[in-house]
Amino acid sequence: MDTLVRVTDLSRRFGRQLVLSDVNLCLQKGEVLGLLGPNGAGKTTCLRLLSGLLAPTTGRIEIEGMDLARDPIRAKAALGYLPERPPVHPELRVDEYLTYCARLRRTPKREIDEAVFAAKDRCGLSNSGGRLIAKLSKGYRQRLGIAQAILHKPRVLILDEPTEGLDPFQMRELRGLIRELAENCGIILSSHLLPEVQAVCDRVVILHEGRVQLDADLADNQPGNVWRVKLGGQANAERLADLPPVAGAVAIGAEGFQIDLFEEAGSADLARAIVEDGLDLLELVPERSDLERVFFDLIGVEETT
Ligand SMILES: Nc1ncnc2c1ncn2[C@@H]1O[C@H](COP(=O)(O)OP(=O)(O)OP(=O)(O)O)[C@@H](O)[C@H]1O
Repeated sequence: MDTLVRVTDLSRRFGRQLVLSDVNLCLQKGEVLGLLGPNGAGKTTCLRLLSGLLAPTTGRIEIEGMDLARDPIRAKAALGYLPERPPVHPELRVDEYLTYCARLRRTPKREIDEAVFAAKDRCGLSNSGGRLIAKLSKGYRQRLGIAQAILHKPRVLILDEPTEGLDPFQMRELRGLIRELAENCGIILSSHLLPEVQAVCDRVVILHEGRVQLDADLADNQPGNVWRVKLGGQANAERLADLPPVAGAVAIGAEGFQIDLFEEAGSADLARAIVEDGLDLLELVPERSDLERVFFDLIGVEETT
């Protein structure tokens, strides 16, 4: 596997406040990694460290094997970065701004037009070259922010809250773009929204108070055909386990049960079997994955058991 980013024992202090502590993570080629955490968890600080804007207090960041602290120019050449607020200049037109960014990236003069054309094409801005940035919608500004980040075809793309403030339609479009871009590089993005990360990422790292709480593959984090029910009447786990669609049942709390269904069965089969058995069905919800449980526990949403 192609490891694009390797972070080892990273920490950062601001004065006496330890904002990030012992962060370890890896990014592989083709992967979209979500850095998920509530406000103030340290996501932006982590991404600023990864992009080389901020120096770590301790720890090491390698970009394609290059040490970001020792070989910053070469390592940063492999990085594209979209900060929380896209660094666009409202008084410029899209083409002017991207040309300016390409110059900052030291793109050879004869390659600038082609780089600007390709970045606009990837980000759905092909018809917007002459538009004044001040007049672009939030979604288009975000696209422009991504376009400046990919102008030099970086192998690693760092996106800080890329869909923040977008409407649902713009969000869906941007997620599609992120997935497309990941075909040629690796992407780390931050978000405080679990569904956002579930929709676009392959892997998630949950940060809380500057520490990694979970590093998990999202494909491995599907709870499967497992359901939570709340029942009235004389319910017990043995009785539930005897129902035709049920492979196993465990009691959780006073009236709650976690129920594992056979592969071919669905929630409707379970509901029918419970009611036909004479039990009162008070609640039936899909079981949360480990990821959902860790995340909701951290942000303080209580589990109903
Ligand atoms: N330059 C700075 N100087 C001092 N403290 C800072 C600085 N930057 C961040 N912090 C502090 O570090 C902590 C983490 O902030 P950070 O912006 O990294 O979190 P975040 O997870 O990105 O939050 P949000 O989702 O609200 O953007 C906060 O307590 C913040 O006040």
